[in-house]
Amino acid sequence: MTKLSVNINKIATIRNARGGELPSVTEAAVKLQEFGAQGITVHPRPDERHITRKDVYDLKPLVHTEFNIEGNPHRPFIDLVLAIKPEQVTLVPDAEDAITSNAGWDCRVHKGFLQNVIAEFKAAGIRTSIFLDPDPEMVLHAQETGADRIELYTEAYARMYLNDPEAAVLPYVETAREAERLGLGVNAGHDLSLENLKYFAQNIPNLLEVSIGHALISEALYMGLENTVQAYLKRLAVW
Ligand SMILES: CC(=O)[C@@H](O)[C@H](O)COP(=O)(O)O
Ligand SMILES: NCC(=O)COP(=O)(O)O
Repeated sequence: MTKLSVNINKIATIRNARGGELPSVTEAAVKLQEFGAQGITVHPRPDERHITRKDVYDLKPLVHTEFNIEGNPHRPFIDLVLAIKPEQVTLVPDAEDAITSNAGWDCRVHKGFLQNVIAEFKAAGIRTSIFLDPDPEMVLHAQETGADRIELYTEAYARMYLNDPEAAVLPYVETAREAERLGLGVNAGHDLSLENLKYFAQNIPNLLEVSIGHALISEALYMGLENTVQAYLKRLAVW
C-alpha cells in the first residue's frame, strides 16, 4: 500500500498572505487526517514563507498519522527536527532563493555531510529519506549515506507525463528497482497530481509513500478537501 502524506505548505501560504490564522494549518491537518490522509508533510523554509517553526511545534501533538518534515539540513533545521522527533525527516538540498525544490542530492559529492546528519537523526530514532533525481547510479551513494529511504523527485515525470508517460516513468522505475535491490525504501513527490498519480503508482515497485501538496490543495479549492483526499486515495489503490 502506498501512503498518502498531504503537504500543507500551501495552507500556510494562504494564511500568511494576511497574517492571522485563516486558514488554520492545524485545523487543516486534523481534517485531512479525518478525511483519510495517512501522513502530514511540512517543509519549513528558513524564510518561513509558508510553514513557520511555530507551526511545526503546533502540529506535533495533532499529527497522529505520520509526520514528515522536509528541508535542507542546516543546523537550525536539524535542531528543530530533533526537538520534534517526527516519524520521518526528508532531506532536500534546496537553495534559500529557489522558488521551490528543484533538484535531488548529489550523494557522491555530499556523502560525508549526509552521513553525519543522518547519523544524528538515526540516533534520535527518526527515519531518514533523501530527495533524489531519478538516476539509478546515485542510489548506491544514497545507500552509503545510511538513509532508510529515497524520495524520488517527480517534477520531470509530471512535466513529461502528458506527452509520453512511458518514457516519463522509465528512469523512476529503474531508480526504484535499484533502491529495492539495495534495501532502500522508496517515497516520491513533487508536482504529483490527480492526473498523473495513478500511472506513477502503478509502475513504481514498492512505492511506500507519496507526499503531495501544490496540486492537491489547488484541486481542493474546487472539490473540497474531503473529496480531494478520497480521489487521491483511489488513485493509489492501484493493485
Ligand atoms: C521536497 C519537495 O519536493 C517539495 O515539493 C516541497 O516540499 C514543496 O515546497 P514548496 O511548497 O515550498 O514549493
Ligand atoms: N515532497 C514533495 C511534497 O511534499 C509536495 O510537493 P508538491 O506536491 O507541493 O509539488
